[in-house]
Amino acid sequence: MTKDQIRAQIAARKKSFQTLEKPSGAALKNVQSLEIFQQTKTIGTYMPLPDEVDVTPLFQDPDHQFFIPAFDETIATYRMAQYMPELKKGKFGIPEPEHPVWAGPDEIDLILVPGIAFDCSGNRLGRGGGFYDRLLPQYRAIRVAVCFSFQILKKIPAEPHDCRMDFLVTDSEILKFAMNG
Ligand SMILES: Nc1nc2c(c(=O)[nH]1)N(C=O)[C@@H](CNc1ccc(C(=O)N[C@@H](CCC(=O)O)C(=O)O)cc1)CN2
Ligand SMILES: Nc1ncnc2c1ncn2[C@@H]1O[C@H](COP(=O)(O)OP(=O)(O)OP(=O)(O)O)[C@@H](O)[C@H]1O
Repeated sequence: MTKDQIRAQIAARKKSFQTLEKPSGAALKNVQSLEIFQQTKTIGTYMPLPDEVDVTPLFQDPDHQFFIPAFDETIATYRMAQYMPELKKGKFGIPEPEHPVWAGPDEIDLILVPGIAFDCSGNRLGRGGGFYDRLLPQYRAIRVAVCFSFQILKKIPAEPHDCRMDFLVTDSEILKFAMNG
């Protein structure tokens, strides 16, 4: 299957769910249960689109500092910026800080990564902009994929620029891949 065929297949699977609320809560619980999550302090996360695992309850957690993607117009690339409660609509309508405070390359311990589909080797397929493939290599962080169990496929065609994941967490499972590089 091509990347576009996979995106269409996952979109069709999503249609059979009335609401993703329950599995979303279960997936988030599984993220919070990870030792690696509990032991790290600075977390890169995301402002969820309607079809993604809702990670926003995490922002109440006083034991971590959170970062979210914001588009840096000067380099036309997403970077991680400190989360703050007041956000404005950014690129693609996704909330971002109006005045981003950027994370340094060593400042983030772990990044929660959304995606359209993942496979059992840690490959990721995104929305097709290549944004996370440019975002992730900027940080020396553990990469934790977060998605619903119906988004896991046997094999995803990986290209050299595609970033591999270290962990995969869904509503029903936690997978750990051999640590990348
Ligand atoms: N929550 C979240 N934040 C994220 C991403 C993501 O996948 N999820 N991204 C991951 O890369 C980046 C944003 N990339 C995005 C790429 C496409 C679309 C999107 O809605 N595409 C529409 C077409 C919109 C258009 O062409 O104008 C679509 O897929 O139908 C949204 C975000 C950074 N932030
Ligand atoms: N690191 C990179 N440098 C330059 N171009 C890249 C890089 N990563 C991806 N691209 C380009 O971006 C486009 C989309 O890539 P791809 O389909 O792998 O995106 P994706 O991983 O699904 O999307 P996203 O990461 O935004 O969720 C491709 O044309 C690819 O060549």
